[in-house]
Amino acid sequence: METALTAAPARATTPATLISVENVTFWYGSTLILDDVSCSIAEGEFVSVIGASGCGKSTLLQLLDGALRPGNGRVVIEGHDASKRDDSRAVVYQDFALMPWKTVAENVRLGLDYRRGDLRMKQREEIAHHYLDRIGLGRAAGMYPYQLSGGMKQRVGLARAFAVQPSILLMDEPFSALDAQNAEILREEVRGLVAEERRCVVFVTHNLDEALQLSDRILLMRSTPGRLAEDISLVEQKSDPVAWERIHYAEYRARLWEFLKGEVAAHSELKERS
Ligand SMILES: Nc1ncnc2c1ncn2[C@@H]1O[C@H](COP(=O)(O)OP(=O)(O)OP(=O)(O)O)[C@@H](O)[C@H]1O
Repeated sequence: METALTAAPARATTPATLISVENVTFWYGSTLILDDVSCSIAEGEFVSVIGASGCGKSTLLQLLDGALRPGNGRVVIEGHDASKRDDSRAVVYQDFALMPWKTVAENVRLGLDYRRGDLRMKQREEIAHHYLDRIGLGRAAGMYPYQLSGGMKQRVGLARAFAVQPSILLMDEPFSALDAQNAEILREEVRGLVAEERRCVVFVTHNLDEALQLSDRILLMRSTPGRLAEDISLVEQKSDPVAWERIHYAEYRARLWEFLKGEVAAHSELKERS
């Protein structure tokens, strides 16, 4: 194919930092939502963000996307301020965000049409079809969103995001609107695609098993205001898959659950007192 289908660059010995969040504070009006959040994420990393509902996970993702700007501090993406719109990031939304009047293929091409005006239409179509085939929707290219199941719609959302071949994929609870089987199947698809193309993923989820299965790292967020409590690397534990499955998975799951339970309890106590 003539088109520029590219994986992210092969990992160097020390992976380059793609995302740098530096002392970020964010307010909605007079309400402090995120307080002094700092972290950095390297190429090829799959990082999940977990925290109680309302702690600011989606807000953080929107800051990474550049859709929101920090009150204080800065978000740097590949050396540039995150507000600079470029091809470095693509977002996968919980509610799919498809254009109902466009076909599946046109929806997948959408990001390319906006961002890759340098490519001829035929090349953009070829890239869109490559990702539709890759994600098992090749035969549905001419269908419209109303004709699709939830699982199929999210396949379109994923194909659209991968099609722009971003260095960073931002995923906001992408499987939470799907039934358990479809969610499991799509998790496997995403895991395969991310590994194949070495994309960096920042993944917001409430699902502890999803986070444990997919992630290299998990960021735990506290609430009111949102701040980072822990940055847990799973790389070493996962390097021994048998020990990971038999021993460490349950240990880490219990640790995450203790944290979340504590957060929810603290949060409801605060609400009762106010
Ligand atoms: N546009 C907005 N204007 C004012 N407040 C907002 C706005 N969007 C979100 N918030 C508030 O900011 C806080 C963080 O919201 P955010 O959606 O980032 O949390 P979250 O952790 O992603 O929540 P959930 O897990 O329920 O999706 C919440 O208290 C929310 O009510």
